[in-house]
Amino acid sequence: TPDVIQRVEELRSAIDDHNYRYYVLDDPRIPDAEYDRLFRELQNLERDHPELASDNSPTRRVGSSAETSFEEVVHRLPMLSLDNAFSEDELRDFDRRVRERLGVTEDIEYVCEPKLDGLAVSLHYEKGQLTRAATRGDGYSGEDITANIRTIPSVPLTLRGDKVPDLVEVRGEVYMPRSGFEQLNRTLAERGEKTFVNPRNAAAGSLRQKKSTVTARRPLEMCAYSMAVTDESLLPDTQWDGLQRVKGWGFRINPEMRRARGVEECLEAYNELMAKRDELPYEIDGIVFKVNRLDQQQALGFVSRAPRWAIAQKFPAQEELTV
Ligand SMILES: Cc1ccc2cc(C(N)=O)cc(O)c2n1
Repeated sequence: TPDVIQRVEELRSAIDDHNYRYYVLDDPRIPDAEYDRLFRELQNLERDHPELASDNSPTRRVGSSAETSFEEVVHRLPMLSLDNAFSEDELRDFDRRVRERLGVTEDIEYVCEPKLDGLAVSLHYEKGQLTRAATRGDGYSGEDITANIRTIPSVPLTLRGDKVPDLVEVRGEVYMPRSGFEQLNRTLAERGEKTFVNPRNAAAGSLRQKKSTVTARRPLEMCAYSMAVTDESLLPDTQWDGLQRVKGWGFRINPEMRRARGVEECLEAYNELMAKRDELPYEIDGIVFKVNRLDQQQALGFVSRAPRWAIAQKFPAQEELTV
């Protein structure tokens, strides 16, 4: 009946909105008890009206005990890895090569962001609905982990806002914050189960669970780091603008993200981030610098396996804590 359909749609959008405020903005507007009541009302309506079921309903975040098979997914654009710089001089060489290739002498503007120690994923949205999620794999093809990705609260099931392209791919890093990692290992140890060596392995293992109900109980988060659209006219002019648009669609963008003009400001960003590394609630293993203007990225292109327009500068490896 139309009023049930309307109520279900109202509940889905209200719950998505509260989910976004709680997990992405960290600014909930209603008490948990009120959220739970809305959630239960929607679950009851969907149970009583199975014809209204939708993969993108927020009730799907609890996952299902049905075992998922990880189909192979070929990436439309390869998910390439990043070249590494291990010293200031290597970063200066990168910047010099960029300016030489572009034939410019003035400072290049870069976007700087922490290199999260998680795993890269690619999400496809069609008409604003999440339709497919895949791991990076070997860069050319990965595994379909859509069912597991749906359970991550900071991953939007439906893009927010009204100017949403018909088809858009958002890429980002799925990671497990330190506190969630330590709590998970305590729980696993109490059950006599094998613990994870580090948050990256814990995130990878949690995304590869065959039952998404297990993934749903793992403290996973995601930060988006790039977007791609088939309709070039929708592409923004810079990496930074692209990320602001992705933020508007309901994704978390890493709060340490900033712009830097020239390699000197990049080195300042590197030192500032390294100084606060141990205070961050998640593990990072370096900083990523990307040429900000997309026309300059296009002009620079890729070498066989990594973009010429981006580089990651790694921090010195921290002595592995034996767990
Ligand atoms: C192009 C590219 C590839 C891998 C990346 C990985 C991260 C990361 N680990 O946070 C961030 C980025 O902006 C990346 N960007």
